[in-house]
Amino acid sequence: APAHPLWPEIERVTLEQLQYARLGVEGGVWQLFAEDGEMKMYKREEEVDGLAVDPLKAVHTVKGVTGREMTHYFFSPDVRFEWETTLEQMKVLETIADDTLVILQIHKRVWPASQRDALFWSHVRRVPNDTDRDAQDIWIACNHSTEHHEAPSNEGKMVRVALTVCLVCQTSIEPPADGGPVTRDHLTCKITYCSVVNPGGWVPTSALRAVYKREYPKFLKRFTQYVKDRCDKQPILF
Ligand SMILES: O=S(=O)(CCO)c1ccc(-c2ccc(C3CCCC3)c([C@H]3C[C@H]3c3ccccn3)c2)cc1
Repeated sequence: APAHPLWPEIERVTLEQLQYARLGVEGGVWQLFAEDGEMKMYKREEEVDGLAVDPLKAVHTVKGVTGREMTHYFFSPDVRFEWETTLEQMKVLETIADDTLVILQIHKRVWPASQRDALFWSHVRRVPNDTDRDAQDIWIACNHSTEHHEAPSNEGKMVRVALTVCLVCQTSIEPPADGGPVTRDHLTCKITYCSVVNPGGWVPTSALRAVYKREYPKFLKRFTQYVKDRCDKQPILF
């Protein structure tokens, strides 16, 4: 593993997020707040220092793509502006490895909040499925706020959000009955998207919750559709 000062944290947080995502939405603590076909979005209403920091967990089933493809397009900075509509600027501050970056993002102003930026490491990895041998490997992409000497400290300008986000994907293959080749029609990708965003500065709770309710379903629907469109008619990446 690369000898980078962030590596121990990247390893710990990524595996913690994997376990957190795999807990699903049991326990009755999760409140279903949006549904669209296979996509179900849950939240918990929590406040930190009077700020709404509502953990979010979404589950979705997407046909025709693999978890490797889904997490690849989520991780790739090159395509982020194709699906992230709330992004204004993005800069890769450091390439720690081909699967690990430090990214600074400036998001568009979302009324009534003032403009925000986010500084985080981003990591993607394949995790062998330790419970079910003949299942496909699990893929996880994880974004977690970090410090970086190259990021402006924003005195008095931009408010910096703190976030931890993960996208965990499990691919299933239903092989064709006639023993023919596996095509995209035989692929199903089960997705769990988790996010905890601390807005970093005061936003009226009701307004922030309205933004969450509007933006998250739009975001996950647009992102997953983008991946389906990109992968259509392309060779399958397992
Ligand atoms: O999954 S990612 O890593 C994808 C890479 O971009 C991610 C996702 C979401 C955010 C983000 C950042 C700021 C805000 C708020 C906080 C106060 C005002 C802006 C929100 C809240 C508003 C919710 C939201 C959800 C989805 C999309 C945009 N807006 C979300 C950042 C990164």
